[in-house]
Amino acid sequence: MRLVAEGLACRRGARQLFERLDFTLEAGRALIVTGPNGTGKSSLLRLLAGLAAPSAGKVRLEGAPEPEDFAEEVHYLGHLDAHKAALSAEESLAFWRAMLGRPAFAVDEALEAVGLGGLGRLPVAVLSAGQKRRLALARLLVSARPLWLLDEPTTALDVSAQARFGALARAHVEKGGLIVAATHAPLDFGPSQALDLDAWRPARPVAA
Ligand SMILES: Nc1ncnc2c1ncn2[C@@H]1O[C@H](COP(=O)(O)OP(=O)(O)OP(=O)(O)O)[C@@H](O)[C@H]1O
Repeated sequence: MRLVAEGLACRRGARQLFERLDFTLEAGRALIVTGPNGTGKSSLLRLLAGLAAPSAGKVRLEGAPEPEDFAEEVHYLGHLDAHKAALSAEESLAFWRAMLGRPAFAVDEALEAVGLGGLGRLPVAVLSAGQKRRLALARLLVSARPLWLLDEPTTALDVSAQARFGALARAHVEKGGLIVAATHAPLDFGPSQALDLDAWRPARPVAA
């Protein structure tokens, strides 16, 4: 499997954020996307996830069973954690495990893996910011999907949780998974390539 972006451009309002962006990401590798605030890292992830349309260019996941609709192959982790506050951590994760299909880690295993073992009965509402983020990351583990699109995945994580998640991400890549991660912090996800989105800023961001 490989993720291919060809001639991608992204417009937000009157501004062209980036254009003519090409890259290929092979299975078993991570793409680490950097760039100053507002360069379009989150926007790029949303394009790759199919949540927004590019103003030009195409994205495809070669080798996916349904190349025209690869949403089933993707985990998208945005800034919001996508867990209902009234559910317990384990109920929320069980919901996502059933909803997303292709079950992988059991709920208890996933909670343990992100360092939330013993906290599964707590309502999501009372979890700390870092614990909520850990729970969001546990969602990646309960359903097997090859492409992880991660927007600042280590936000709010303490040093040990960052190390734990780094190990989980490297395991995913070692098994032939793909990761695209936008970040301001260094990430060690194993074999990686870098994309500095600032280099793809158009010469004239606003059309005359
Ligand atoms: N719905 C929208 N309408 C107009 N402009 C938008 C919209 N969403 C985002 N933008 C603008 O697009 C630009 C890129 O935003 P984006 O969130 O993709 O940047 P980023 O590189 O992820 O930034 P950060 O490092 O701060 O997270 C910003 O200038 C933002 O204000």
